[in-house]
Amino acid sequence: MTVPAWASVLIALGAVTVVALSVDHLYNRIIRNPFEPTKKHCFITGGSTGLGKSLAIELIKKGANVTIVARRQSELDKAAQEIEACKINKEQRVVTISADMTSKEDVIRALEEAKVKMGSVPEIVCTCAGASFPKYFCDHSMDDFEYLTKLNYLGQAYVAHQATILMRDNDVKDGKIIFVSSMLGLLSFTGYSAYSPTKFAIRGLADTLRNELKRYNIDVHIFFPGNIDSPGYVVENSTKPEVTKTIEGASPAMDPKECAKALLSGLYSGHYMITTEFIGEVLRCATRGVNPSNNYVIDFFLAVIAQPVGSIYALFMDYLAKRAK
Ligand SMILES: NC(=O)C1=CN([C@@H]2O[C@H](COP(=O)(O)OP(=O)(O)OC[C@H]3O[C@@H](n4cnc5c(N)ncnc54)[C@H](OP(=O)(O)O)[C@@H]3O)[C@@H](O)[C@H]2O)C=CC1
Ligand SMILES: CCCCCCCCCCCCCCCC(=O)[C@@H](N)CO
Repeated sequence: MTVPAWASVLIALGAVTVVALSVDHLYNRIIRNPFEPTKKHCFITGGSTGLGKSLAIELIKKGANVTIVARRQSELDKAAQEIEACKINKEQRVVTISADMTSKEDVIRALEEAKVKMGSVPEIVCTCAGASFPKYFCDHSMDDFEYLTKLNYLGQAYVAHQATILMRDNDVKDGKIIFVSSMLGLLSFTGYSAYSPTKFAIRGLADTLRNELKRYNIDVHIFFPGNIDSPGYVVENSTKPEVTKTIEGASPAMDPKECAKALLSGLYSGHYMITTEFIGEVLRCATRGVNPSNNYVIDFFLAVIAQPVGSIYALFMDYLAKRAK
């Protein structure tokens, strides 16, 4: 029996896909350190509201010990109560630390205080503290650029730096550092001139450390969520130009709990770049650069799809921007 040419091509493509998927799966299995937060010390900046608080709750449900950091002690206390209520055993600990992530001294103190209060060095660090107030470029003050760079970029860089030193000096066996960027660290448009560059900067730092921190067996991850229905989102919407809202309409605001779950699911899968939704996945694949794929075959096809879709979306954004009041 002779097999028609088109069937041979299909069979060959299918075989290549199966082999590629299997190799990808096996490679991931062998190469990656598992994510296992039970009994670990998780240190979360911006842990009193929004995504940070939801992440703390999801981690405590997995049996972790959690330190949350933010400026306002009143919000930290409220969050700590909520987090405590989700403990799965009574040995678990919740620690709060009031500190400002834009201050180097506060960052150093926060990590030292976490070590002393919890009795162990942070092993899983998530740098979630951040803010956004979108405006037209000319409506921003120069101070806005400085403040957002200090909080959204330096605030995460300082914490990662100090945490790495602590993990290295205390022989932490399989540390994790999780940076929080945004879909606006993968693309940008009207309204985000002060915010988006800080989230792109985080990507530059995370890409560097993903590679460099292998020498300490520390795994680095970066999270690119779309809109999150958090207290911060309410604040940002009060200054956000209408055109910005229209362009980002493609990403409906997600519940912080669902967002935290998406992050955890990516961490359990060992993914470096983690997103929350399909558009985020397409953007990730379009801009992955020289980083590991999450799934070689799917990532390849999404990267191809991203080309025409991206060009069309750019036309749409430019059409709106030109008419913006
Ligand atoms: N909301 C969204 O649509 C999106 C958000 N993101 C990113 O996710 C992260 C969380 O956002 P979201 O859930 O909206 O956050 P929220 O605005 O709800 O919460 C921000 C948290 O950070 C703390 N914080 C703010 N400034 C500082 C500071 N200087 N030092 C220490 N802590 C600080 C706040 O507490 P306090 O004020 O008491 O210090 C609070 O705990 C941010 O990095 C944000 O950029 C990414 C994509 C979308
Ligand atoms: C490959 C081509 C695909 C094109 C689709 C583009 C869709 C755009 C959606 C943008 C969503 C922006 C979320 C902002 C989140 C954030 O960080 C802010 N809330 C903070 O202020």
